[in-house]
Amino acid sequence: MKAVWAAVRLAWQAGRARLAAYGALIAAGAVVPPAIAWLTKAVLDLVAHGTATPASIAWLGAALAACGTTAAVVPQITLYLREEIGRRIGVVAQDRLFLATERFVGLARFEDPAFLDRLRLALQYGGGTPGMVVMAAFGIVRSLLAGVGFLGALALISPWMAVLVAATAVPGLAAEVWLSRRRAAMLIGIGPNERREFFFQDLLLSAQAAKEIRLFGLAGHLRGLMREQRTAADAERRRSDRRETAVQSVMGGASALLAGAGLVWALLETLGGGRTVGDVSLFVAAVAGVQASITGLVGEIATIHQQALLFGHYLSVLTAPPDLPVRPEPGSVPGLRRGIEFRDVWFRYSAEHEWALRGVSFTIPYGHSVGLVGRNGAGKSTVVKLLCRMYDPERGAILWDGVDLRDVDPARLRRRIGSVFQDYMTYDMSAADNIGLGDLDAMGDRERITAAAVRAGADGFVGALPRGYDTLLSRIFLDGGEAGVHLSGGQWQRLALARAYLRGGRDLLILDEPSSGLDAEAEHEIHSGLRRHRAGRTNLLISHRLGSIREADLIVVLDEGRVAEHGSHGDLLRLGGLYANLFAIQAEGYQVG
Ligand SMILES: Nc1ncnc2c1ncn2[C@@H]1O[C@H](COP(=O)(O)OP(=O)(O)OP(=O)(O)O)[C@@H](O)[C@H]1O
Repeated sequence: MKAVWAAVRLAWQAGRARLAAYGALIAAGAVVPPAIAWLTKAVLDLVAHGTATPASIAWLGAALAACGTTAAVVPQITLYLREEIGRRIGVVAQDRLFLATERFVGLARFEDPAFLDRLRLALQYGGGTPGMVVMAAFGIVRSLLAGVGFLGALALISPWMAVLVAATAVPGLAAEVWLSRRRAAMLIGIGPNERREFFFQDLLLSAQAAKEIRLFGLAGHLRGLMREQRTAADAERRRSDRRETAVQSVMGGASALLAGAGLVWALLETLGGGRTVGDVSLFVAAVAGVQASITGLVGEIATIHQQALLFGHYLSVLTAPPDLPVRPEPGSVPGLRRGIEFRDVWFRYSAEHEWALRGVSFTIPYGHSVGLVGRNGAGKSTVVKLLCRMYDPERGAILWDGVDLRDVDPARLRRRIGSVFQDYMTYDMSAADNIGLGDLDAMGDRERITAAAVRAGADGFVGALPRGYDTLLSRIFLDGGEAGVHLSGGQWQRLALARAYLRGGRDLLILDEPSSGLDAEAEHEIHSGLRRHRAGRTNLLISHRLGSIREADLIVVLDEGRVAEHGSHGDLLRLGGLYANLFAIQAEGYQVG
């Protein structure tokens, strides 16, 4: 019931006037069929008894014509209103869902398969279910009104037949509610299969995957996997359809038998002189009307039941607790003056995962540059995610000028940070937007965008694009009827760097592999630019190219989630440990031959 009320509230908030008009039309449409049945009986009785006058026939005919016109027009308008109400509810529901996902300020929810399944159900059914619940509720009103009208007529002719037909509603309702529960469970159950199917669909059609898929000849294999998911989901759908067909056939057959027996009885009564032709006509219409109303009523209740079960998933996303505890009145994030300290930080992505960081302690002093190095999987990117408070440490603390990051608002913290992630984004938008997204306040400021591009070495190639900074960088959208431009890996990386530079004088600059896609010349150019830019600024630089780290004030070497060594480049070489070893291997690689 909670889900039903929430759905009705949502529909009401999405458009009261239309909903009220829809309700009025439904009521009008519901009383018309019993009225037609009564009027038909009256006409037939007048004619059969020979008491009809031109005036009475004209009035009854006019009333029948008015009812017929209403019956013909009302469904068209209700259909339009139904679609319109559905669209408006869809917009509100989608907006609320995405607003709710913005409350998840960290990353954990987006890496939780169970939550992603729920999110997909919420997306799939959240927009449609409130409309369906409300329409079904109106449908119940319509069926009740029409049913009561017909039942009244039937009761006048044969009370026992009225009771008998009404009684068939009970097993019908029980069967439909049972079926709807099974149907909802089936739809929820096939959610993971559908999500996998969508994944393979996207993969097979994505420009990014197209190269590998063709080179490795994966298309047939992936198509097979996609089909497997569809087949598994279809098997469940089929089982559900068969169950419904069997149950509904039995219920439908029983109703038809009952109606047929009633008709035989009414005809025999007429032969015996106990009934008029009008009675028989009303009887036939009333039995059919009551049965149709009961079928409608039962179907609508079952729909509400099923949709409410699905809408529950939408509600559960809307009401899910935050992924990171944010205090009701979080502390402000002071401008950095002393530095950032990792104090005995332990972190794992979930209780099922291994520890990614095991008691990491180091300091990024204010105004200094710190290099973070280590083998693949050592925990470097995890450090970055914790620094941006995408997750909280499980044990230990990260202190920003002594303030625990758990006590601050992540949004305010992130406003103080500029960063280039290892897996930076490429947006299918214009070059200017790709840079401007780094700081929404500068989105329309072409001067600041150009300055950031110049600093990242992107101004040259962006200026040479067909529409300069306004060129759409996309292979999937058209730019004013023409194909967009796609950049090279290194060019995209420069744009990502420009995005970070646009954030300007932030307190902390994090660069996770900022030059991995760049050619040697560009890398040199970028790093000397970076050195100039980061001079006197606090920054954390992560790179496997140790040559670009060597000038950092402090180098922290991570190994299997622990700080293995730290010191300056010279200190670490003298220590002769992991860093010296990695550096020697790289240096040797450059000298061979
Ligand atoms: N989202 C995640 N969920 C679960 N485990 C993760 C996740 N991201 C990383 N890990 C694990 O955490 C450990 C540290 O990963 P991290 O990405 O921090 O390493 P890294 O030092 O940045 O590696 P690389 O040099 O390859 O970028 C690895 O064992 C990795 O498998």
